[in-house]
Amino acid sequence: MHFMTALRAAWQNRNSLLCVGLDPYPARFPAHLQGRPDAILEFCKGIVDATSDLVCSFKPQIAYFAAQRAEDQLEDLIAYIHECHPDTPVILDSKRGDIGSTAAQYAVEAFERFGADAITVNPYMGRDSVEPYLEYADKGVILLCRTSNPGGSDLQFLDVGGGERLFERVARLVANDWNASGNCGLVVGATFPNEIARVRQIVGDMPLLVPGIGAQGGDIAETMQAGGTGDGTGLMINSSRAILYAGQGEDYAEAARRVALETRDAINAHR
Ligand SMILES: O=c1ccn([C@@H]2O[C@H](COP(=O)(O)O)[C@@H](O)[C@H]2O)c(=O)[nH]1
Repeated sequence: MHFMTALRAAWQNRNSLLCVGLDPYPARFPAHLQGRPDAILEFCKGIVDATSDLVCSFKPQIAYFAAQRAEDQLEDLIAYIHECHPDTPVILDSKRGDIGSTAAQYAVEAFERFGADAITVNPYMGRDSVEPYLEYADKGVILLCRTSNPGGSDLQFLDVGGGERLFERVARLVANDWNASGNCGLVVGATFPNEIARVRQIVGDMPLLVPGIGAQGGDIAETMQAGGTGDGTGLMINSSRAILYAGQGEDYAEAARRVALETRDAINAHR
């Protein structure tokens, strides 16, 4: 199924714009999982099972798996989500960016090895570096536009001519040129609601992946006001640490569910 079709169905059927980020960091795992060779997979499965009915997507961040030599557990986790929670799109957050021939390998890695439904990609090497992902027309390609970190302004705010800023150019390029198959989205941080509103103006109803609520302190009401579409969708609002590490004990998954539920409801209160 096309990523956008699956995402729209999840927005509707789950009544949720929440994306739970899967950033497993073993030092923060509960004691009963510490030291197990499959700790990362088991921790993430607990979170996924406890929250899947509350989310429109899951977003595993590849660095947390690769740093622990646990890419095999990432592969198994995505396969598990597809098998046990089949209507939940998985966005692989890997922010890849390289020349076309190498990008083609990254695309195979994301979509064929890991089985992701969508990937985050860095657009700053230009169209040919993004083409290999776009060729998977049913997969989502979510390009960095206005990132949530403070240093994002160093480059993304540069005037690229006529008062247009770099993040605005990215949004315009993606909306008007790169999105021929309708499979593009953009990353815009919740920490910058004015820029979310500006990007929304430029790209119409294109889905935005919005990290930055929860641990990074972005405001849900401002995010919704700035980025929601006319039908009350259009956003995948990501929270990772605030949900994953809501509890420290054996009941960590129930604690995660409680925070996920509160977050989903806080988002829905502004739809
Ligand atoms: O601009 C960006 C792009 C990606 N991220 C990623 O989102 C999560 C945020 O985690 P929290 O714990 O909710 O802060 C993380 O995987 C980042 O790599 C981002 O934060 N900002």
